[in-house]
Amino acid sequence: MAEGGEEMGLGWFYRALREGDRRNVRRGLDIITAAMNREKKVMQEKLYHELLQKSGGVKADRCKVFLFGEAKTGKSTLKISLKRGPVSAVLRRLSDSSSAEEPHDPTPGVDVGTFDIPGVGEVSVWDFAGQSEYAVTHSMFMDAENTISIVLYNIMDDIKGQEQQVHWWLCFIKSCNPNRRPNVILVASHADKVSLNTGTRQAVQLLQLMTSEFKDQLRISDEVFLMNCKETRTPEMDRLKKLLATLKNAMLEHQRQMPKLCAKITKRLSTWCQTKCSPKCPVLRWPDYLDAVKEIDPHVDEKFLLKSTRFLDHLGEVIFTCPTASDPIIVLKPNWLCTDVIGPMMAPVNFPIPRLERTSEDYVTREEIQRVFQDVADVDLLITLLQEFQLCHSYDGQTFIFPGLLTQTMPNHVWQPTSEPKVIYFGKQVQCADTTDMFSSGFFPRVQTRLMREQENRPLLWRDGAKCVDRNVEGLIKLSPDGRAVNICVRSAQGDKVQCGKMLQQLENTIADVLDECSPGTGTEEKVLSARALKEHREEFFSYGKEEIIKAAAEGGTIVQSSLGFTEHVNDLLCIEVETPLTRNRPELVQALRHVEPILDHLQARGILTVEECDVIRTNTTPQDRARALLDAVGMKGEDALPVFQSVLREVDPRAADMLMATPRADELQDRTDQLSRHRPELVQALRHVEPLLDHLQAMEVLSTEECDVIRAHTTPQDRARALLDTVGTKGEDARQVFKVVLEEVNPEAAEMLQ
Ligand SMILES: Nc1nc2c(ncn2[C@@H]2O[C@H](COP(=O)(O)OP(=O)(O)OP(=O)(O)O)[C@@H](O)[C@H]2O)c(=O)[nH]1
Repeated sequence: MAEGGEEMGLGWFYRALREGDRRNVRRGLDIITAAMNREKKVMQEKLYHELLQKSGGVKADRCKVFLFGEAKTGKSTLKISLKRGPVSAVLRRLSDSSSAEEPHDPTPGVDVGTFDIPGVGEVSVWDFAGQSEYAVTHSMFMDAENTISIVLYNIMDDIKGQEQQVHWWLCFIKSCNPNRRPNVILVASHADKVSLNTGTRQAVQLLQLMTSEFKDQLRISDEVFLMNCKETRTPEMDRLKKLLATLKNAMLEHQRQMPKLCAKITKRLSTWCQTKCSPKCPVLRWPDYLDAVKEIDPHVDEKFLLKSTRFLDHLGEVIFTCPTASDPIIVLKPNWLCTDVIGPMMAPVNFPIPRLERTSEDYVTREEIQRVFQDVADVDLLITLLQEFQLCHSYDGQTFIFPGLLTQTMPNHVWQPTSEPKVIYFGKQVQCADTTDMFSSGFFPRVQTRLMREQENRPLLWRDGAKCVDRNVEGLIKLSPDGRAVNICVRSAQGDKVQCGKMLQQLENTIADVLDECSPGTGTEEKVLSARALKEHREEFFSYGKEEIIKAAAEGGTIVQSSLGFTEHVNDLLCIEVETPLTRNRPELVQALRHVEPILDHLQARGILTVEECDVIRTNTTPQDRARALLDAVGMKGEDALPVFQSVLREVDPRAADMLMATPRADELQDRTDQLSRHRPELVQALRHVEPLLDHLQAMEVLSTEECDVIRAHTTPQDRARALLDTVGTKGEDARQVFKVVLEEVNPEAAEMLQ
């Protein structure tokens, strides 16, 4: 890396960083990046050749079909009809059993099975129970890679009900599938119970409505299906099969080849269930699984096996999960977990199978788990597994809290006003951003499990809320009645703002992490709760948008609560002071921006400001007022407008551009260095691939090889990101500066969060 004697070591690079010597910083980065890239290319080539030699690939001829819909819409019936071969279809028709009413046999949990559908080929069908109780665990299996989802509704239900049901399932699918447009087919059942014209008209309308609403998120087929799900030999069923076959082929065409190893593992799964596992629990931990695979290939590469197993999970052959705190787990028979375990665990009252009974405190005892599962599972192993899947938690190993089973709502008396004169309140709200957004049903129970694991003091939990206490601060997480917002409030009777800030940040982190794990496709908007409304213990939560706060902070710091009609100060709403490039040097910028005219022209041309907005700015009489109005207008346009504003200033008023981008004063630095923790949730989301960062940081001696290995040892991308932030956070200012520069290099989007 060094080019000459004086450049040995990295002293010159750190000096350049400290002194803001951009030229040398860039030069240093270029040298380091080139070296890393060379090394990486060689490594990748080597790995690829090794894998090719070892395994080779085959085309997979299998996809998953998910069946969704309310209870009794006909999912299991459709599945049976799809599977039925031509001979049994004819026999069934001849026996006339197709017209008889068949008793409804509800599906417990998710029924998983691989079938050959005539005309479609092999598919792994996942029949998701329609009862809301089961929705809590559905999100664990709803990753729709390599999947076609069929959403059923009963054409006999009232039209509003049909719309609501289908909308809910589509939101649910979206919430579990970020950055992907899953294939969806809408099917109306019970065609035999309505006139063809009426039914078709309704089905067409519903399809149009959903297609327009979810056009950017889901790939909903434009074919209308209205069918009697009990019948196999109908034109509708033929059309549905044809569409399934087309979608399946299109998907397989784009699919990577399946490593040959996967095919070999698949063949061994049922034998392993008998020989490698406890007879009642078809589950293997990573080391045992690795040993089993080594019988197929003694030299198997662990990283490659990890990828291959993930592939098998996507095909629905196994369930593969990487818990944060332990070895990965492989469930060799998905149906065992989805039906035999989850079926009784989440069964609603009056479901015709044994179910877990709870004590009056909503606990489940070990004896009760023993009673229900003794025939289907090794109870100790099962309990470990349920805890690994974060479905329950126990403080004493005897009583278990399953947040997804909680029935009691939060009583009012647990969060009451206090007469302490110094009490302060702060709060945030995470709200669903769009009508197509919802928190997946597994989200809130998972938040509660995490609180039980992470909080030092035992939290109190209810179906719709949780309360935590830490030192002199109390925290409350409350789900809104419509389930579309989570409110987080903290308060300190002693007025301890710092501790309030810590707890608020911690709770926000938990919520962001769980969202990423269980509801990654949900678009959310973050708001700040009115502190005064919190203090007054109003029934509802009142909030302010981010832009509102920034604007108020820039304009003297007061903000009006429009619904309640009172005014409060921005600094009373936030545990930390808000600061943006627009507010940091506002007085200087107002002086510098004497001629706003050319700036307005550019901003208008680049679509940041409208003609009307420019006119409003122009109506101000003094140059300072015009400058203020301009800064406010840009501030209101959100984060994306800022870089455009910066580049416009760079062109027409470089001095003002410098001011806008000026580094903060020394006394502000302390606050700014805390950015790693302040922006932690966003950074954890953004730093999906820490590998290139680690390479650079190691090369620059910010992190040691051991530190990088410890970070790499974490199993999920989020945990690796968290470990990286924690490690960098413990280093000095130099290290943080290098981190920022490296981030700008390899992940500019994440770097912007630190601006
Ligand atoms: N007439 C008529 N009956 C149907 C049709 N589809 C389903 N059924 C009947 O409706 C009832 C419920 O069907 P299932 O297939 O068990 O419903 P499901 O959606 O799987 O229900 P869950 O497993 O509880 O979520 C059964 O009695 C079926 O025979 C249809 O298209 N026409």
